[in-house]
Amino acid sequence: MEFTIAMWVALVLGIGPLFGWLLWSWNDFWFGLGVRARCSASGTKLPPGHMGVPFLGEMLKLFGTSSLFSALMITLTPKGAYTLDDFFEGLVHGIRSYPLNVPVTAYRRALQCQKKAVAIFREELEKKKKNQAAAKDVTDLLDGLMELKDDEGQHLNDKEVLDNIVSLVVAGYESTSLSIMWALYYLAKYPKILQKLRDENMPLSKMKNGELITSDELAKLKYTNKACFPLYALLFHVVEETIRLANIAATVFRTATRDVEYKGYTIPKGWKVILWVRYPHTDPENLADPLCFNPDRWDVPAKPGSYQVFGGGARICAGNMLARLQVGIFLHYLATGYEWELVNPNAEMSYLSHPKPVDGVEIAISKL
Ligand code: HEM
Repeated sequence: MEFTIAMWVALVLGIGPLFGWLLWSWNDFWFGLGVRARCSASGTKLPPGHMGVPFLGEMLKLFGTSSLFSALMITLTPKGAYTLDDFFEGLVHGIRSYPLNVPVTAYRRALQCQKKAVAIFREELEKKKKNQAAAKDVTDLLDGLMELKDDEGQHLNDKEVLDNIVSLVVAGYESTSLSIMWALYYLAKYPKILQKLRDENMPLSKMKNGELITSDELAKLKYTNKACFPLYALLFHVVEETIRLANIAATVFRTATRDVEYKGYTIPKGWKVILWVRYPHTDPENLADPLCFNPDRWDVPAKPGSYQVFGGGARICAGNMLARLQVGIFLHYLATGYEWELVNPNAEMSYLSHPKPVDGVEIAISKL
């Protein structure tokens, strides 16, 4: 068949936008380029392996960040050129991508990154197994998982240990660090709340006099703060309000295990259901002025079922208390030791793979 000019035009018009859409929506191509270009301009440290060829190294990272080239680049770059951080970045980037396993997609890249991350942990696992006879102490998460036994007294096999460690690091790292990033953002935007938080945390800081606060101290405050430590109530209100409004995990997935009737609709058995938790978290029926950052709203508990920031039921987030503590501890030190302001207070938002301002909340920070 001969291609006429009209056919070429139709092909370009038809495939061009499709290709553009692939790049734009799945791969965040231009965003990736922009971020990398900024990193490069601000002199980001190069990963090991690129020391001798900084420009080439940065170029490889630049292209490696976009999904279009990353499939090739991640495969071709020498061992050591990418760090575990890079693999997690790639994995998280594809976490909400369309599951299309072909070379140009973020999903494909995420799978590759997962494989490489597992390989790094596997090396560690092998090392630990060799030294197991000598060192019996459980010192880190990998040791803990290796020691763990199921109900029948069986240890996890290597694959289970590796799957668990990758899942825990993915679930526990990005979510908490994003929560902290959003807390910085909101507190910079609401200086009166920051001041209140600072005033309330200073007495603990002074009492500790440089000694580290412990998670136990904060955990105790969480359960008893109203009665015994009214000072610190706001700290956890700020944590709760940050994760509500930021909606880092905007959705929770379930499968209907039986036919379910809901508001006149039938959800058939076996269907996948996505609970869009951002909806109840910002519904004026549930909360007054829901888009306002107002930690005081937590003086009154949320309406039953309206607050699902960590999911719910048997699969509720396994790290929910840890995350709250981590953000709380971080905020305690931050508010009592530092002041900061947003470099780009009106930065635009990006929503995939997680909601965040496009500058990643750049701040100017100084000691109090
Ligand atoms: C602010 C931080 C965090 C948020 C907003 C968050 C949110 C969530 C949500 C919404 C789910 C799905 C729950 C469901 O399906 O009902 C989940 C699951 C999970 N999270 Fe988190 N999470 C956070 C921090 C953490 C941390 C720090 C860890 C561990 C170190 C962690 C480990 C997990 C695990 C293992 C699951 C899967 C639980 C299961 O399927 O049984 N998360 N998280």
